[in-house]
Amino acid sequence: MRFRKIHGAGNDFILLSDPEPGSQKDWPKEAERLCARRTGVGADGLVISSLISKAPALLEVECFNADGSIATMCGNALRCTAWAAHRDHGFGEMSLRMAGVTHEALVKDDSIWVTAEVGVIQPRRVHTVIHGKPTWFDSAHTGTEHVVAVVDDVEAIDAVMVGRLVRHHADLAPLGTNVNFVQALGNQALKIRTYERGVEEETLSCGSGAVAAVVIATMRGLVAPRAVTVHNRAGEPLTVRPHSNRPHRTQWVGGPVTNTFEGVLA
Ligand SMILES: N[C@H](CCC[C@H](N)C(=O)O)C(=O)O
Repeated sequence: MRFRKIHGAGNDFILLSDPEPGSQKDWPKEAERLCARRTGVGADGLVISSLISKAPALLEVECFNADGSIATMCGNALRCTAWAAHRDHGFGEMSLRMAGVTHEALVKDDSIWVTAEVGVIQPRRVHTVIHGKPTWFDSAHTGTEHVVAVVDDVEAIDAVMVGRLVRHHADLAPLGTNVNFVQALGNQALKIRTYERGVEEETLSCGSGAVAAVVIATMRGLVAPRAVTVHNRAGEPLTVRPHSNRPHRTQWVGGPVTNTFEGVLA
């Protein structure tokens, strides 16, 4: 089976486009096997896209985290899928359906944009002590579970240690959460680090996490409700901006996608 190894601002995936109907697999198990960094291809997740229709352009997208769990929303996986659909079918605009939610996608110059739906926001959802300092995390549902703490210096945080602690916090069980640490940076910019549930590691960037960070930073008055640059570990910033038709409900997240290599699975 052919695959692409592709990343959206450092968040990397194995992308299978239209796997043959006969090749139906146990995808959670395949995700675990293929995403393993030493014994597999290595990735944060496995993405399977199926073309539903060409006019209008619509694809169904499934995303499995590296541990085999389902991601109900993955902004970077959607951006990578849109890049591939542009390459394969020439689509400049399309709809991508993931976990029952339809996202808009747009290919514009070197940036690939997708929409994220913003759900429940809960200020001060969970509390913990980071390096001796009491810290609150707000939560924002952006298609999947995210919590966000605003900190003075993201570099000073042990993101894996604290991320794991909060991800397993009893107040957030049984679902758990993705964990974001955010720092305000000058005008309309944030710096972020994300610990991802399902990868159970810090990843280099996270689309839905960037959206959650901007929603919380806006609520807290750190940025204004317009385009915000979110600097990540990859050094390939994502931009988050409100959708013009429904600015309170929907955000666009955009940035680069890189197709690293293509191959055939053994
Ligand atoms: N990296 C993804 C989010 C994956 C979410 C996943 N870790 C989960 O909640 O299960 C993104 O770009 O939006």
